[in-house]
Amino acid sequence: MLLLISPDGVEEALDCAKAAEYLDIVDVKKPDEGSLGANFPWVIREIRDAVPAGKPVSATVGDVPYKPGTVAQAALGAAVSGATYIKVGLYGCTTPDQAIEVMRGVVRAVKDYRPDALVVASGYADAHRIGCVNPLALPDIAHRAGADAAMLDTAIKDGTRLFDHVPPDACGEFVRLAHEAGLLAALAGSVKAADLGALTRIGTDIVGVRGAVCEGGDRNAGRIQPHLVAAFRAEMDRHAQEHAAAAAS
Ligand SMILES: O=C[C@H](O)COP(=O)(O)O
Repeated sequence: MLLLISPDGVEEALDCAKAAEYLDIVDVKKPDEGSLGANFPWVIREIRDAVPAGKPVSATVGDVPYKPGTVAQAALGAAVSGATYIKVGLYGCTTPDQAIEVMRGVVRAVKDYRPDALVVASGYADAHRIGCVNPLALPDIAHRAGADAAMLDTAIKDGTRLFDHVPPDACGEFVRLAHEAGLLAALAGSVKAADLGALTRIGTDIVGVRGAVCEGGDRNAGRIQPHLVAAFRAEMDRHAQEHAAAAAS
């Protein structure tokens, strides 16, 4: 399982760089603009320059509206700025057809510019609270649009977590559907170390985290702490080893 960490700007990205050996992907977002809030192109560029070259930079395009042209253009902006994972939060899409239309535009815009970039279609575990597409529809949406990964996060960061809205077995079904479609499965949403056993067991490819590696567990007031990133990675490794040992026995 890969560890994706979301700093909110250049300063926190420098802290991520200090913990680079413990993480896999640095994810640029602007939390004060929403769960998948988009940051400025120059921030993506600065963060790309600040983290080791071997670590991919991801960027969120935002909690986007159903405006395929606008979103495609924004996604290209993230790719031009140096991100190689382009994440789109399908906030304003109320049907799978709308979501597929948005994601097809993103895939074309990004891959025409950079064929090796990975496009991530993200839905929300708490979709029922905001009226967007069902979380379990994401793998099919991502697949039909030609994206590389299906993801879930939570839209409303009020302390409720991924598993409060999509229990582990349903997340397992999400992962199974993604894998069946040849996609990576990414899960996030106030994930804590205690969730890592279940996330490992169901075969999650990427876990996205912010709050759990901020001081006090506070994604807004707290700052990302390199030692918390290291501790989170240690827990991931422990679960991976236990899971491998159980599978081998
Ligand atoms: O993509 C990952 C998100 O930023 C997760 O943030 P969170 O762990 O604070 O919910």
